[in-house]
Amino acid sequence: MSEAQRSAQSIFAPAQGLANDWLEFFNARAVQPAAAAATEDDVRGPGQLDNSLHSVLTITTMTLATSGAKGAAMVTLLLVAMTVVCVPGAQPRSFTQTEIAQLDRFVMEVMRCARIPALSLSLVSDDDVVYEKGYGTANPTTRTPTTKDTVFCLGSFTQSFTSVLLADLLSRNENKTFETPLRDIMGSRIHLPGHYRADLVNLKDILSMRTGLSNMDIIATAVGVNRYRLMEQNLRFAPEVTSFRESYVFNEILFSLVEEAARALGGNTWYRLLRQHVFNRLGMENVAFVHMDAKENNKLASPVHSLNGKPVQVPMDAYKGQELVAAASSVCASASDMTRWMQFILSGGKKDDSQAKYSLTKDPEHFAGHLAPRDASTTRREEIMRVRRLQVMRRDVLQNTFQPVQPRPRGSTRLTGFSQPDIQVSYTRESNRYAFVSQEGSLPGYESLITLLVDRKAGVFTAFTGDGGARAYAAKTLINTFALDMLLQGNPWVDSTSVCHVMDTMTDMTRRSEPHPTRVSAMSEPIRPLEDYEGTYRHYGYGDVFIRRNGSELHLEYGELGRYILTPSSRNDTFIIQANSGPLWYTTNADEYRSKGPYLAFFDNRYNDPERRPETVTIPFFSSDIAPVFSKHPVRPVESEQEDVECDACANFISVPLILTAAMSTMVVSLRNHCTYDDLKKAADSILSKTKYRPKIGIICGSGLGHLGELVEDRIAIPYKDIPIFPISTVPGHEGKLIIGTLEGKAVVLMQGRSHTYEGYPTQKIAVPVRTMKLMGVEILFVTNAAGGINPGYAVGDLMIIKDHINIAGFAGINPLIGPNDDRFGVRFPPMSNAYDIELRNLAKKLGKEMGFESFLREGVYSMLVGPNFETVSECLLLRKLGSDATGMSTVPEVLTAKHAGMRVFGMSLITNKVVSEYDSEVMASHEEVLETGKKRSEDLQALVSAMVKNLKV
Ligand SMILES: O=P(O)(O)O[C@H]1O[C@H](CO)[C@@H](O)[C@H]1O
Ligand SMILES: Nc1nc2[nH]cnc2c(=O)[nH]1
Repeated sequence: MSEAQRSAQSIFAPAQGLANDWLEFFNARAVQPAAAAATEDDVRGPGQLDNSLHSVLTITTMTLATSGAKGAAMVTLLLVAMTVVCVPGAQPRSFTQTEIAQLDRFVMEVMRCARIPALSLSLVSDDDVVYEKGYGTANPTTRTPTTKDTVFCLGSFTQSFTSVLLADLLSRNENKTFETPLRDIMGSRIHLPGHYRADLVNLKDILSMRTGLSNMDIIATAVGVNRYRLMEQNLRFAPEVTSFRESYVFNEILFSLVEEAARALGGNTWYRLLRQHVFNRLGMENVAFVHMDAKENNKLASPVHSLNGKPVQVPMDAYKGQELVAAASSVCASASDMTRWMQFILSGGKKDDSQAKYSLTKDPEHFAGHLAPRDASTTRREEIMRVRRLQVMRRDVLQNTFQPVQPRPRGSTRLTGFSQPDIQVSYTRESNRYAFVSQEGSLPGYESLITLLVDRKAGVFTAFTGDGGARAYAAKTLINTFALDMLLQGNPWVDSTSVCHVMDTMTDMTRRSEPHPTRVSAMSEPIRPLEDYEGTYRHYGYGDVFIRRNGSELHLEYGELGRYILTPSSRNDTFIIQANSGPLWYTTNADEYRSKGPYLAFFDNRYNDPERRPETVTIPFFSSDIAPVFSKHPVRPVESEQEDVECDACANFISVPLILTAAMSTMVVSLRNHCTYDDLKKAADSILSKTKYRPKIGIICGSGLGHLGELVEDRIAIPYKDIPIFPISTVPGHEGKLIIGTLEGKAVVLMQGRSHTYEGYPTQKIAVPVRTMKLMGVEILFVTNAAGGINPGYAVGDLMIIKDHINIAGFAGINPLIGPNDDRFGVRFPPMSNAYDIELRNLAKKLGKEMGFESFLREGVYSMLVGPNFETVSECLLLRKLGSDATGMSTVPEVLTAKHAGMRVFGMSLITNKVVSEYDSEVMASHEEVLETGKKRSEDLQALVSAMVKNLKV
């Protein structure tokens, strides 16, 4: 057993129960006879089909985009003369039992040859559901049979849903269209390479994939980039394949921007909006999201693919990187859901249904937008040329698509397509053809395809588990054409006795026509010592890859994708690369991807001189149109640990304690307590007299984060000005209201906004609301704030669980506990080593993980300076040296007061901006930026705090 196989066994622990090979796996468990046998009731007549139909559908050369976690490989399939012959003069009628048996036999034979464990199918005609059925075993462990309600993850299909959502959101918005620049919708900084791109890019450009940028979706899986970092940093280094709006270039990562735009237009997260505006309205009940709730969905078909020839269950971890490309590829649905979707699309987006009323087409122009056309022509090059000439939303294309179309004249080579981004409509070359729309999707372990005969108002959806690649494509295409042909009363050209052979032919042809980057064969010796290749190689868009020598082997590491072993090849400085271990290594090492023959090349591109060390490395197997070139970088950067920083000012510091002592010499000590125990008690009682609730949980909301107060139910709001001892907030983003009510069923008191020392209040005054809460009975205090990211590994939009703080202000004598100690609150010398409750921090981490926040959830040290100015560059560098991950102007006084009074504390910072740590940087911090980031990420912060409150046992 190879090392890879051994790791496969341990990594795929849930798959231990699986049979030894696909055949056994399949025979023993997958296709069980009539797992969900159709009854006469399942089968309805095909409705108003054209009964004079006598069609020959020839799919000739066809370009399709495959996508999903494996990325956007353009695969050209040469499918010769695959002909669907339909019987002339046929009448609409229901399927007979014999026909059902014929279809079932066909599907099961395809499943056997393509090694498909679970498959669902849905066939519609006009408003009729002709056939819905599940085959095989959805979950080999529980042996759950597949049904029409079994859920399959659909990959790229998600883009259609997102487009329809946007069509709907825009149709409700007077001022915005698909052509409004994204910057005017999102109001945020979008950095993209190339002239004008960032200024002009609009929704249409992204949905129809016309930005000309290479897809970098691998970074979502591999290096856990979050949305803010993507927008701020990675995207600006996206390789340019073509100029802006010049052609179609498959790109899923940019859907992250679409998701943000949906949020800006709809005021809620893309997930919620999609459910609310699309799925609920269409009655799509089984929908789940692959990286979020799919794993809890007991209808989910277990994803399976093969590794070293063996079937293995794909762990749900494989999909965690989907967060960033969620709007492009995360939706999972059942055949019964897709029945509704097909009916919706076939009705042109207007449909009245007994169960759901929906009309997304207030303005047809808007609906047209989601169907931004592109050419589905014979070759990608031609396609590119045509797209350049096409109007993105050409009405006639749309009309042709959604109105019955006349057959194309014989010999016409016109293939008209439209895309959102890859729904295709093709008019084929022979006579008596009809237009079809198809869209496919795939993710590791899942495949799906919809084929719609638009002018016949008929459609079929197929989804299954198992390997992707050419064979899966052949399988789904054959099932869909067979089913449609039966639906159209045809006499299918292929049957269950010939289908496996046809599938073999199609697969072989694809393999032969697939471009192979470079054929290289393994060699035993590289041309230079292995040390010459070692190092950190950096691409500012893709991140870092690390190449290390390990004995006689060379290893490459790239984020979560794990470690790869490099084997020297017959070409100088070129290695064959094979995934070997690491969290997600199997996602690039599954059999279906390996057939692509990944290789990797090192260059000293200046001279190709064997004496020189290679300076760059190219990794063509990444799913992009342009293989990224990583350049050698001197140091391996540390993500969460602190780097040693270059700091001009720091160099002059004799020692940190010395400056702090110097600072203390300026301290101003106030010996006065700003409120007596009695004042505070009176305030607490007065507040309690206004509400029936007795909160044990207190929450303080930082700059721009007060919206949490809106989630408090049955609430009263008391302006701080009406609580005489409270300091009044004077800063924008701090409402200045005390809210009392329930959050997730728990009584809470919440401060919508706080006061700061820099507003002119003595720090003891900042302690007043906390002590008042204590006297109201609060035991647990949640403190949130907006903070500047000091840790270079942090990105704007990250949420940082506060692990500890550094009270820089305290070093200068600013501490709310200074003054006479009132023992009724706490002891004179309170310990502060456990300021931030470990159990609460663990709860936040657990819930954050469950909520899919891992990629932007951090834990670190907060430092407080008094402000109100933001830090100088040297101060930032100093704070970094001191071990601070984020800095702000609040929180610490509140935490000290709460801990002194025996409360448990949970603190969280939203990284609203990155501190400026380069002396010649032109970037400047601003409170506007702080508030804007707060607006964007505050929902996630609210969701996490709410979930914590829900889980607390108080
Ligand atoms: O700490 P909060 O109140 O969230 O606010 C932070 O944001 C403000 C600066 O933009 C400062 O008040 C700083 O402390
Ligand atoms: N001190 C400080 N406070 C902040 N609050 C939000 N951002 C910042 C920052 O960069 N520095």
